Amino acid sequence: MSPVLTIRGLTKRFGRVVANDRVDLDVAAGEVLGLLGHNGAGKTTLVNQVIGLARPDAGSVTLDGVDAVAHPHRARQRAAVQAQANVPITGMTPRVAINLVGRMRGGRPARIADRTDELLDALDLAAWADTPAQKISGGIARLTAFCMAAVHPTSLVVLDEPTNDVDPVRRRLLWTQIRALADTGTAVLLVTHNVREAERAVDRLAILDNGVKLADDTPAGLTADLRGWLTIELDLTSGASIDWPPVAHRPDRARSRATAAVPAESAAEVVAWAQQRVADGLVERYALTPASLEDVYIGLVGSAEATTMQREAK
Ligand SMILES: Nc1ncnc2c1ncn2[C@@H]1O[C@H](COP(=O)(O)OP(=O)(O)OP(=O)(O)O)[C@@H](O)[C@H]1O
Repeated sequence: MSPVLTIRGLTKRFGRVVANDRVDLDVAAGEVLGLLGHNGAGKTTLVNQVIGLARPDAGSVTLDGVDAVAHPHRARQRAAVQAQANVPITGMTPRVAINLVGRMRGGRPARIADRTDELLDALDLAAWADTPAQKISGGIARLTAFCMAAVHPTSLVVLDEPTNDVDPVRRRLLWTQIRALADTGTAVLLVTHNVREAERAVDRLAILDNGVKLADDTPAGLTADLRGWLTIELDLTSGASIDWPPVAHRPDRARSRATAAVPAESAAEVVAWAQQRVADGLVERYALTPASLEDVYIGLVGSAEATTMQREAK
């Protein structure tokens, strides 16, 4: 697959903060690349440089053969973006806004009208399609913003947290549409915190932490080292503390949720240990699952709380 987006050595500083530190990244035609990272990891800064809203201090961005740093306007014509904040569409309905963007991007009116209907149906938005924007919910506005990015083919579509505010049923429909978009040959750069959901839709994942790319691989490649491991998740009773069994590795805790990796061959022993904690009133519920991308992510960057503490200590 040919790369649509090629990023090399991308570096961006804001005073003492290095928001992107020599980042290399490729996204090929037909590929969904998930860009993961905690708050402040540098994801939006990277996206802003791809679409020419910020100028790198060093490095290159090539989009569809165009030097995006030297020619941001030409790069922007090749990319559609669903930004983290929705573009206001006050005074319009979702259908009008989606149509308008498609036509502004040079689509034939009949084709754009058909594609608009297709997207509205696929995301179960037909009931809201002709409702004035000021009367639609945040989730419907978010889905409308996705349709505006997907209505007319571009080489690259950037989606920054597209599932925010979207209900669980429509979120599934949205993931299907994101996949379908890539299947038409578009390169999709998907910025998200939601590791669990992204796992179903992405071909590859890049993990950013404090501006540095820590990993870049397929979900299977990222989880390969965890084969033979399970994850135990505990919901602790308020104020409870626990001592993990000796087989537990990489214990992590965020408020009342605690997790650890355990070898698959110790599953029976770990279940018996967890059941005893439930009987003792320390644990409300527990689950033992195959090791996931979320485990890889937490293993690489640590828990959100730990990272926030590191940042605040600087
Ligand atoms: N315009 C700016 N001026 C100063 N610092 C900035 C600016 N934009 C971003 N930063 C800093 O750069 C770092 C990366 O921010 P960025 O918004 O790219 O992170 P992010 O991964 O997109 O976070 P989130 O998931 O919260 O959107 C942060 O430390 C942030 O405070």
